[in-house]
Amino acid sequence: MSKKICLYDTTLRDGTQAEGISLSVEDKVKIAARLDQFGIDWIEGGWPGSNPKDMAFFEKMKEFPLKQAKIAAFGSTCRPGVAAEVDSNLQAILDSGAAVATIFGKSWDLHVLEALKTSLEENLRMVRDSISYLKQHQRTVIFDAEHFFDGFKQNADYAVSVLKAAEEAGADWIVLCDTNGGSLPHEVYQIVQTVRQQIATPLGIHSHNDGELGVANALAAVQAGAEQVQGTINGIGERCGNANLISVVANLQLKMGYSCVAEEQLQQLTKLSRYVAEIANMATPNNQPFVGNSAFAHKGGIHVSAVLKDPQTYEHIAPEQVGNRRRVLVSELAGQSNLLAKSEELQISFDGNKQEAREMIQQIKEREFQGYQYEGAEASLSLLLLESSGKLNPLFSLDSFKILMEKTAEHAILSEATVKVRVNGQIMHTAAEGNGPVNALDNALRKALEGVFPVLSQMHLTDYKVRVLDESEATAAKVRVLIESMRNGEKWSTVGVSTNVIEASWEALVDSIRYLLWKEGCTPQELEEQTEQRVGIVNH
Ligand SMILES: CC(=O)SCCNC(=O)CCNC(=O)[C@H](O)C(C)(C)COP(=O)(O)OP(=O)(O)OC[C@H]1O[C@@H](n2cnc3c(N)ncnc32)[C@H](O)[C@@H]1OP(=O)(O)O
Ligand SMILES: CC(=O)C(=O)O
Repeated sequence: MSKKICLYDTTLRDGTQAEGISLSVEDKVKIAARLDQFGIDWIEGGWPGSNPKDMAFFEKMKEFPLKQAKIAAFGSTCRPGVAAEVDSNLQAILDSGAAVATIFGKSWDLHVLEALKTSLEENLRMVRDSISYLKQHQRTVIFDAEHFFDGFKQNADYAVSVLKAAEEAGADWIVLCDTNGGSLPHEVYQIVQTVRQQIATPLGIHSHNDGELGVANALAAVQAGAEQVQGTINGIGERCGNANLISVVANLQLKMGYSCVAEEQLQQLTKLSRYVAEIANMATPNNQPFVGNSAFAHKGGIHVSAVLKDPQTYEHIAPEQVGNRRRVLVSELAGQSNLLAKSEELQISFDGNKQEAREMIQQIKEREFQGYQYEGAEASLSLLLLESSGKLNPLFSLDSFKILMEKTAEHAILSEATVKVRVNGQIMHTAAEGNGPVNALDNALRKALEGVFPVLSQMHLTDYKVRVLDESEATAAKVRVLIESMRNGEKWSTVGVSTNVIEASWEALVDSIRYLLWKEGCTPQELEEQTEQRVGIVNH
């Protein structure tokens, strides 16, 4: 049986020390429930002595008993010259009601002398008394030896004497912290091994990511004997963040043969990462290992050709093991393999042969040279494939559009668009206002088409991005517009390119509508019936 490594999540405490992250009590409760479901062993809820919100979280958690995880309250040792029994911070930890108390204490002499401005002996007393006091109150005590690795490098005897004080006072776990995040994996490995020979209490690791080694250092510590890893979901935390528990769990379990969570939970890793990112209102990088959108996205033609033969050729694990999925991108770097795989993924029966696929790829490369980008606009790519294989019915076409804008001293700027589109031989002529020219154009186009295609009333635009393609051309530069649309929770993206931003937007808007109509299977025959009825209604 593989050895169990315990997971200690500090997203709700160290994670909220990240710049730009602030979680409400309700957010914290939701994340705690999800971490519990995933199989995290300890969830550090916050610092009760720090602020009312953290205290409220511990109160709230009394109403939401977790299935298996334990909630830990965090704080420091007592202050210099203050007895543990009267220290307000320790009292707040006890008042939180959490069964687990995690306290950090100084283990680097520099910090004792310069930050605490006290003696080395008094610091040992603070560690000893604080832990004994919490143990007297039947708490499980986790001692975080702050700055342990830097302290050990400077004064190993003192750093270890702090751990011994914690052990003698009854700490249940001793966690070695790379607080400044500057240690290297081989240093962490050697130091943890040395400590292992002198301390019997189970060890943990808490590493920061300042040298981009938070995960590597956590893994090195485990190899050297640590049995608990502290970290945060998506690696959020003070400065450059903490060890990313997402990558820690995946590596420990899939690469190193340790056991952290049940296998079926591991398949929830991608969802967990995205859930926490959503609640924390943070954008996760596409290239985030294991769970990122691009973690198993293949772009180069050589890669795709090989992956289709055997995924191991360019994938270190199967994406499904962590709940992610393989994606094939089509771009100027693609070969015919990308195109054939993509058409299969998009469920478009592109029944051309290899030569036709190569010609199609040349067409895509030419359009990318003009400024189009299809890897971010798969709906436009689908339309291109359908069109070139003669499977796309031209359900409507543009006769003309006009846009007027008016700004007066009294009123905000107003945009009005008029469009003439031809649907089944009939001209639909409509006008609509909007809060900007693209919005007005979108409204007018839908007004013209919704009567014939009622499904369009259910779609809306969710994102609009403009990129200037060659800034040196100034106003004559081309722009690329990417539009994201949504219907019933399903999203799709389209692209338009022109030297005129309105024309590029029109192209992307039209594609977004054409894509939905194709998905809905609207055919010219249905269209004929619908337009006849509509003309009937109009003539009545
Ligand atoms: C490594 C880590 O990430 S530890 C966690 C860091 N997280 C936070 O700091 C977030 C929460 N912090 C807070 O809300 C506030 O800083 C509080 C409530 C804890 C303290 O606030 P204040 O009393 O105003 O003190 P302030 O924040 O200015 O300074 C921290 C004090 O703690 C002392 N301190 C630092 N580490 C320890 C320790 N391990 N044990 C005891 N005291 C400590 C410092 O010496 C300093 O004391 P001083 O004011 O006598 O110089
Ligand atoms: C305890 C902690 O957060 C640290 O040492 O980084």
